[in-house]
Amino acid sequence: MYIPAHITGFFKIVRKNENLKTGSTGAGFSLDKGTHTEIKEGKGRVYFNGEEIDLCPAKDVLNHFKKVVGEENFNIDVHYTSDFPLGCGMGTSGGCSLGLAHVLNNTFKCNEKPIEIAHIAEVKCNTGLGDVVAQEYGGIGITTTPGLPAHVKKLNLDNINDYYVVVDIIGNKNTDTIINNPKWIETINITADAKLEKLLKKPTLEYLMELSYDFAKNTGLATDDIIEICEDLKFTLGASQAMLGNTIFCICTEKELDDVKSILKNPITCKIYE
Ligand SMILES: Nc1ncnc2c1ncn2[C@@H]1O[C@H](COP(=O)(O)OP(=O)(O)O)[C@@H](O)[C@H]1O
Ligand SMILES: CC(C)(COP(=O)(O)O)[C@@H](O)C(=O)O
Repeated sequence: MYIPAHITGFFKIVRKNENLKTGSTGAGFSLDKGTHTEIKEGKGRVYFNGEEIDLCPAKDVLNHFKKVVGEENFNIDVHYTSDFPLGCGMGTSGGCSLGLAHVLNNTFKCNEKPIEIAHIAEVKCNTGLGDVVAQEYGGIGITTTPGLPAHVKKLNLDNINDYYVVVDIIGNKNTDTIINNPKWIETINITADAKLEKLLKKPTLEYLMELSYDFAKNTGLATDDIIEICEDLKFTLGASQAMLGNTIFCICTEKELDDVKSILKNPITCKIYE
């Protein structure tokens, strides 16, 4: 089961009593690189690109289905193959939760709602707020309501295939340290305020990138190094920091691709996944 990676450009944190209603509003897009989920007979272990890991949202999804299916029928290990690492703002943890929820729901012929189980797992583990919803919808999405039921307005561009997304992962940034910190929450929400309405009035990819870069700079989430590289990428449609990671992303045309790659250290070239 393939789930696309997802880059958030800007977002607002909305916490409610119910995990299902907790989430984020904001904008971003899914990529043609991401995470594949497979299950095999085993003992509840989780492997990520061959290495056994302790991944909270995957364990939460496993526990949910164990209760539904019955422990005696539930002897499986999870194997993820991912193009991007965890903790770099590529929505990898969301892809892991959503992929696993779909695979288990299909394999055990359950009547559960994978998107809800995966979203709740991400919220409980503090690994994401809006990725699962955006990944289920794909494309370029503006999420107008936090959590579920989902309200996503998709940007359907005729020329979407003309664009490349180039990603450069510089390092880790754990989501939980930011989305639980009252100071960060305040700064993020003040900076995100009004951006959603502005984008809904002028829903273009270029404007999404402009608002995202403004968000990255004005929240203080982007480091000086990242800002400097984004400035060097000003000749493209736009560049910013992937939320919430120490990662740069840039949208460019084929003609600009070589120049973009020459500026970045480890460029990974993707397309937007519809
Ligand atoms: N080797 C690893 N590297 C990074 N994160 C890991 C690793 N193993 C487990 N994790 C867990 O993966 C989760 C990553 O979540 P998050 O920062 O939201 O990442 P993402 O941006 O991929 O969604 C954290 O809960 C972290 O503890
Ligand atoms: C930005 C973030 C809160 C975290 O994203 P990640 O670090 O990729 O888990 C995301 O879930 C969102 O709500 O848009």
